[in-house]
Amino acid sequence: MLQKTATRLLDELCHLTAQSLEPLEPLDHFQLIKLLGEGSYGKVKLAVHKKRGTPMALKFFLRDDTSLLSFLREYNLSLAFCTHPSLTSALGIAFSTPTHYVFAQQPCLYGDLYDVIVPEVGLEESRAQGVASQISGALSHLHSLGFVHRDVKPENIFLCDRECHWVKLGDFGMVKAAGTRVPCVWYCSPYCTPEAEIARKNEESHLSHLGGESNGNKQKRDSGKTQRTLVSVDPSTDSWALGILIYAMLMGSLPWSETISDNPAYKSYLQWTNWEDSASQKKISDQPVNFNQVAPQFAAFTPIVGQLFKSLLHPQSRLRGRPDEVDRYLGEAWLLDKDVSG
Ligand SMILES: Nc1ncnc2c1ncn2[C@@H]1O[C@H](COP(=O)(O)OP(=O)(O)OP(=O)(O)O)[C@@H](O)[C@H]1O
Repeated sequence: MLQKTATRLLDELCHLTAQSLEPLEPLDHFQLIKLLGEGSYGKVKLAVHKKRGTPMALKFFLRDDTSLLSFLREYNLSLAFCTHPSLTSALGIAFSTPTHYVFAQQPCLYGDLYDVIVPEVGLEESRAQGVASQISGALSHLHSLGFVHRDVKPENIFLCDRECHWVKLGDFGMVKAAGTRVPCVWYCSPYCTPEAEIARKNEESHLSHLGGESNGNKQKRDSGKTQRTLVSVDPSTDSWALGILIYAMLMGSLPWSETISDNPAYKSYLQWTNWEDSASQKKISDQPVNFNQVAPQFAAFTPIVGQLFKSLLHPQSRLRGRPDEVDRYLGEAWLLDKDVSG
């Protein structure tokens, strides 16, 4: 109920703000201090409001590459629903220029998590637990309102201090309401879920089936729109990404290069967990397997955090744990031979 209300309210806010988005010359109102970062849609600049002295991050979206609706959705989501301390919230300032749509957000001045995870080392364990706890809270907040972030990764976690005591999840460009049907997106990364691979395989076999048909049918198909497999947006996507994120923070590396059934490292993980390969729905190996043998890339972890990984990284989305499951594991040792204060 709350979830439906939130997504309806977001639509309503988009309609209302579409009518009140005014043109403004940024330099008349803001002093631009420096570039904070760049994304695929445009730039983010640190600015200070000239009259009030308030610092803010101004997000400039190139109008050529951004629809007004997607800009307004990101702005209103950040403004009205990102009230959790570990979500970047907007400041109620949005305007347009001849080339850009712009909105203001609370600024995070210390870069992103990607830059502080030391390759092959990771973060100090207590810091990793602190970040995991905050991001789990941020995701649970979004999920309680019926939204799914869909792009959790270190590059989208911004730092409010150098030590990562306070972090914020940002970049709401991929956020969708749970249950929305969207075209399947598969990308070569461990952050991509096993169900995305299944959807991709189905799409490929559908296309090859069409490729094998008679010329007449092929022409009919070519004259129509390309059919994409639609998948339902589900909060379990964020649980999976949170599991990979926790691994990356603790190890400074990734557990496998891509979540596909024939990736050896992913296969060894499935063997350790004694799960079926969800892509083929078969046991992953006909060879006898020692199921107690920890997958090599998980050997540095305590059995307790092993349980957390098995839950968040469950290959079947409906059996995957929720992000708030992290809470039960906080304060326990996650790495062998190290304690949390480490
Ligand atoms: N509120 C903020 N405070 C400080 N820096 C920010 C803020 N929002 C964004 N940035 C910086 O700007 C960069 C781009 O922002 P963002 O991730 O929102 O863009 P994007 O185009 O959606 O990214 P991508 O192309 O990776 O999906 C970020 O990586 C970050 O460095």
